[in-house]
Amino acid sequence: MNNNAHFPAGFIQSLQQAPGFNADTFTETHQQNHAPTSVRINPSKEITLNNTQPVPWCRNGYYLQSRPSFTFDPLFHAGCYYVQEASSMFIDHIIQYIYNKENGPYRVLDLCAAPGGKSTLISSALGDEDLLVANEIIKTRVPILTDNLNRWGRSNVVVSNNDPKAFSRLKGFFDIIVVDAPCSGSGMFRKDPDAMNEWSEENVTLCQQRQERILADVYPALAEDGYLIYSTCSYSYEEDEAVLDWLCEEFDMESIQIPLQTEWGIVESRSAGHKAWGYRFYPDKVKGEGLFAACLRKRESSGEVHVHKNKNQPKPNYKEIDLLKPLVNDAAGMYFFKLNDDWLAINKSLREELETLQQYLYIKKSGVRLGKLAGKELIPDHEFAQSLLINKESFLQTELTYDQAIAYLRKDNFDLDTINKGWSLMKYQGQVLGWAKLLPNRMNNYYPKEIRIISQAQATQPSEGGAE
Ligand SMILES: C[S@@+](CC[C@H](N)C(=O)[O-])C[C@H]1O[C@@H](n2cnc3c(N)ncnc32)[C@H](O)[C@@H]1O
Repeated sequence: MNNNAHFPAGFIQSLQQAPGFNADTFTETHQQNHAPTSVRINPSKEITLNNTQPVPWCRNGYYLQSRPSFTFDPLFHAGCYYVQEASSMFIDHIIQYIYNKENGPYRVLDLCAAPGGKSTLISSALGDEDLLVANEIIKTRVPILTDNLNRWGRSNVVVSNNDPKAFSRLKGFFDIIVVDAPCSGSGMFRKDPDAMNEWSEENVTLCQQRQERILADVYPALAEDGYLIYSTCSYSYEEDEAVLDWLCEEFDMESIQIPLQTEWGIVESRSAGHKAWGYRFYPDKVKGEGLFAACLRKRESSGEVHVHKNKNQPKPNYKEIDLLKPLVNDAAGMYFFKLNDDWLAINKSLREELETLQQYLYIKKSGVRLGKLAGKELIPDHEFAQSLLINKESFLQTELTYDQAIAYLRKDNFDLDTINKGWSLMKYQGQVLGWAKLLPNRMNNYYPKEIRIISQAQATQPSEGGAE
């Protein structure tokens, strides 16, 4: 693609004072254009990848030797891995650091969450008693976030569609808040040279103002002693260390130093005013794209929201719940509830949290949608098929060949050599893709049309081991 990195006017000069920046090696790396491909595997859906190298700062991150067509890998659609740029996976290292220091359970908010890279990462780190709220302000970006979290399969996840301001009413609710802020995007210049057209010094200033506004809006929702993880994919000091100084000036926050290994190549920086620690990723120094990340701790209280049960909930229909229980793993630990005609389930310990969130936020996903009951039969939801809640043994299961799996993911109906009748989980290499209703020798495909493969390109099977 880009043999000659033509950076926007003023860009290189604007970074001369950025900690650890080296204009020559930085420019050279952009000219060479060797952006590595990396994926993070889902530890709950066991797959093994061949010929990979671990991403050193992330438990489940791996570099691939080449970039396959992920669209035509059924294991990608099954939520076995997420394609994520390696530097972004550093959030896992920060979360691990916090988890090693503090006892859970944790309530975590990922405020700027779509398409869900950090949310799926955080979701893998959660224990069963923890809660993740993944929020996205832009309505049209919520479906991709929800789809990615559905594929990932954890049940202790809520997705909301709110402006950061809405969270200011949830005083002291969250133990960890991740703000992966919208930014001027220079960290993506190597992978996406078109992003250079958007860059200007004025835009950096506008981004900085927006970042501060977002942080001020969400700050009250952080508990006393809670952690704020702030990240951008911008190299600009104004959007990075300057924002840390602003946070320390405006609020009672303490900067946290995160232990690093020198060979990772990450630059540890200090802000000019409050000497807050930041972590800079330059593609000429690390195997990854541009990223800035920092961790701060709140040292004051903004009050506490009253967490309580919704007394207006209708009495549960225990007969219906009894029909659902055999279909669900760890049913005794689940709270079953109805939204319109749909049955949903979330970990019992999170019921009050969910009911509190429902009072303040516009919720788009709460736990796992199981489906509708028609008499004694469950009309199952796609979300349930891919969730870890599903008790697979209580359903028919059909293992597909590669070509059948691709046809299924295209939402084609095809002939099946079967005498079975009823709802079946459609699987590829043991991993669930979704539902079909089996009829003798054929099937009705229930894969959701919104997420079907629409590319008409010829599918090529990735070599054994999935993503490789
Ligand atoms: C850097 S992206 C997030 C990427 C995501 N965390 C991930 O890892 O996949 C920033 C997100 O912030 C959202 N956003 C844009 N303006 C915002 C605002 N004013 N307040 C909150 N979020 C905003 C964007 O829609 C986008 O989804």
